[in-house]
Amino acid sequence: MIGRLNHVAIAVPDLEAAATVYKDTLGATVSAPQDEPDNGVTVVFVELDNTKIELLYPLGENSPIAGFLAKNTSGGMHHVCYEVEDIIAARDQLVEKGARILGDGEPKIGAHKKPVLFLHPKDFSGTLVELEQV
Ligand SMILES: CC[C@H](C(=O)O)C(=O)SCCNC(=O)CCNC(=O)[C@H](O)C(C)(C)COP(=O)(O)OP(=O)(O)OC[C@H]1O[C@@H](n2cnc3c(N)ncnc32)[C@H](O)[C@@H]1OP(=O)(O)O
Ligand SMILES: [Co+2]
Repeated sequence: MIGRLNHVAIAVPDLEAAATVYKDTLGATVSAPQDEPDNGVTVVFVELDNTKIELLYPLGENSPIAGFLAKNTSGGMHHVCYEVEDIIAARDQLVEKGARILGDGEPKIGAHKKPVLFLHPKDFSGTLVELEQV
C-alpha cells in the first residue's frame, strides 16, 4: 500500500526563524511561505534530494496544528506523509483493517495539489500519518 516517503512535517512557533535555520544554518533550499487556508496552515517546503521537510505554522482560527503547538511550544515533528497510488483504495483497505481515518473520511487537496488523508496517531505508534495520492 504505502510507497515513498513524501515528506516529514515539523510544526514551528516561528516560520521565518525556522526557514532561516534550514536555509542559512543547514544550507538547504527553502520555498517562500505558502498559505493553505483549506488546511489551516502556512507551509514552507525544504527540498531535499530524497524527500521534503514541511515547516508548518497555524493559519486561521481553527488550525488543526494549534493544539499541537500549544503543547509543544518549541515546535516538533508533526506528521509523516507516505505516497499511495490510489487513496480511495488505500482508505477502504485501512478501514477494513480497523484504522481510523480523521475528518469525514473524504480526501482533501493538500499543499501539492494532490488528494490527502490523515490517519489517527493512536493507530500508528503515536505518529500522525498522512497519505498523499501521487
Ligand atoms: C497543506 C497540507 C499539508 C500537506 O502535507 O499537504 C499538511 O500536511 S496540512 C497539516 C495540518 N493538518 C492536519 O494535521 C490534519 C490532521 N490533523 C488533525 O486532525 C489534528 O491535528 C488531530 C486530530 C490529529 C489532533 O488534533 P488536536 O491536537 O486538536 O486533538 P487532541 O489534542 O485531542 O489530540 C488527540 C490525541 O492525539 C495526539 N496528537 C495530536 N496531534 C498529534 C500529532 N501530530 N502526532 C501525534 N499525536 C498527536 C494528542 O496528543 C492526543 O493524544 P492524548 O494521548 O489523547 O493526549
Ligand atoms: Co503534510
